[in-house]
Amino acid sequence: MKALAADGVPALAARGLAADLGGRPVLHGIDLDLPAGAWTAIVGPNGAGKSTLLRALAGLLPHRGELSLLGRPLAAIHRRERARRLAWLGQNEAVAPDLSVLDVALLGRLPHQSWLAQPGPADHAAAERALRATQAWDWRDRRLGQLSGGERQRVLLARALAVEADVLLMDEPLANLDPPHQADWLRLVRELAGAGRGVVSVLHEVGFALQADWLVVLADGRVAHRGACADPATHRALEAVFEHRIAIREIDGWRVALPLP
Ligand SMILES: Nc1ncnc2c1ncn2[C@@H]1O[C@H](COP(=O)(O)OP(=O)(O)OP(=O)(O)O)[C@@H](O)[C@H]1O
Repeated sequence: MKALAADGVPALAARGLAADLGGRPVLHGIDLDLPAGAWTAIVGPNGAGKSTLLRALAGLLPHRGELSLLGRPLAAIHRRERARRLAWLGQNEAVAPDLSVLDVALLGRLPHQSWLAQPGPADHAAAERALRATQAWDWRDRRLGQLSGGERQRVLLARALAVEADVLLMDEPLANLDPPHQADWLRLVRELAGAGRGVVSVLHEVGFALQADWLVVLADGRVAHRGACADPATHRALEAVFEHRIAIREIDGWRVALPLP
């Protein structure tokens, strides 16, 4: 498969993106460029439309407006190619509990295999790399349904990594992860971005989101701010969208979000 995005071409771009849920408009005219080779975090209050935006960006939701993936209209990219180029980790994904951990990771390889073909050595190697990256390889023969919430999340993350896509979208990837595995996830996304991938994650953990390269602040289905995580203007926008109930500070070189009583 052809390599990553050419210089300057965003991993994903939206122009006038709008979407409805249950007959009600939820996203309103969103214009956004999400760069390749960088990690973008999407944050905002409950109900702001973060998950809806991510699903729309992945082409998983009927929408209005234009979307492009690596500079090409998303709608013009064949479903299988799209599934190879764009990997997805959703919230509370339903996956058959009887599947083994290895088989779940191998699901990430389906877009690379021809119809009804068995996974080949390259697929097994990619699944193993992904399971090792999330420290889930030792459970490869266990059933998904026998794992704890955090263990399951690491296996589903491995499935998304196994795609080895140019663009990775993750909704609440830190759900159920303990602090060491949250830190591992942080290292992983930085490695992916460093390798030229476009990583986009919806996060409730504002402190983690502030470690990203770029932040998109969403409110009422609109982009309230998009800026570098290091930029004080981004911090002010974040404090405002959370009604000044958080304060962004820098402690020992880390940006943190302090909850204010
Ligand atoms: N199936 C649905 N039918 C109608 N409205 C929906 C549906 N799913 C979500 N909504 C509404 O759409 C809006 C955006 O929901 P969304 O899940 O995208 O928000 P979010 O920012 O991800 O929220 P949270 O931080 O609580 O996870 C909310 O007002 C929600 O109530």
